[in-house]
Amino acid sequence: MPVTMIILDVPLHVTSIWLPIYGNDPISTGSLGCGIVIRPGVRLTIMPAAGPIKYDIDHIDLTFRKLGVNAEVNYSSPVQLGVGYGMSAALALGTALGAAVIAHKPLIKAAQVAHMIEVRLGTGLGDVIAEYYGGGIELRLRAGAPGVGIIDKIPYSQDLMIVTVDLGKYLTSDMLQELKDKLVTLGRRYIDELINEPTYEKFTELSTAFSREIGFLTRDLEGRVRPCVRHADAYYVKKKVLVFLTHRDEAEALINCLRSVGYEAKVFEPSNEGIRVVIDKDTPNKVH
Ligand SMILES: Nc1ncnc2c1ncn2[C@@H]1O[C@H](COP(=O)(O)OP(=O)(O)O)[C@@H](O)[C@H]1O
Ligand SMILES: CC(C)(COP(=O)(O)O)[C@@H](O)C(=O)O
Repeated sequence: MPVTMIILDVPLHVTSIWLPIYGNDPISTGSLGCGIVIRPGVRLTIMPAAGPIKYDIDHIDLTFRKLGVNAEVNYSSPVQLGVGYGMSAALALGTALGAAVIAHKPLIKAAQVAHMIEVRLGTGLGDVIAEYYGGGIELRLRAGAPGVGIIDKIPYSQDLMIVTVDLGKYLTSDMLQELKDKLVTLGRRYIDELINEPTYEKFTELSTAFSREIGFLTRDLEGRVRPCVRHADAYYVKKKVLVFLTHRDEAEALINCLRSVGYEAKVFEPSNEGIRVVIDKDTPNKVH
């Protein structure tokens, strides 16, 4: 099939509990933990190009260089880099899989390249594997890239919706450094408890408690959102993303309530399927 354009829908991923695991190499380095894989995420369109193009985004430039592919990339995303939605991983993963299609290479090998770039740049540990496989609420049981790490799923109700608020930016590399010691003690304890009882109820209870203990969910923040929490099952903070788990019939009331306390919200649904890759072979110039 002649490849003219590849369309990739990469979900985003917001961890709630995590424990960094540094292996002997980047492919087996990653994190244990859990989080929510959500959509809409990053949509990329990728077309083969005659020569190299520089994007000035490391996650894209390094991926093309590593895979030896020249291509034109366009992308759109509901979120910005650096907030905590695993956006850097989504860019690397989408770019890598697009390049693999062009080069006729296995997608899982390209996903491993994306994971290793995230690890080397210090911008993510568990995001690539979560975004590749999806699962909605996912549980990372063995650290590493797709094909090396192991990921499981925690069942959730059909009408689950995720409402988020952006609280600012905080680079992952800084966060991992600053929280290093806390993550080692807290991460292990919380993950063991969840593995012992991998249910939605336990996931929500532990996610909130972890984000309080780690210091992301502050008293001030909890005070501000208190009037709105009756519209949600639970809430937690990861880096600079405030996450509410709610249901279809409560989402609008929650969003309105958040607006009344000064927060503009975003709405997502769980991504059970992970990344979607399709080839558009007939209309290279079509606008998507
Ligand atoms: N406008 C931008 N804002 C924040 N980060 C940016 C921007 N442009 C490029 N970057 C780079 O993107 C990466 C963000 O990574 P990370 O903090 O892991 O973000 P995310 O939470 O989106 O995964 C960093 O390497 C940062 O240098
Ligand atoms: C928490 C983090 C290490 C970084 O996530 P982000 O801020 O989105 O880059 C993630 O990759 C994970 O392992 O769970």
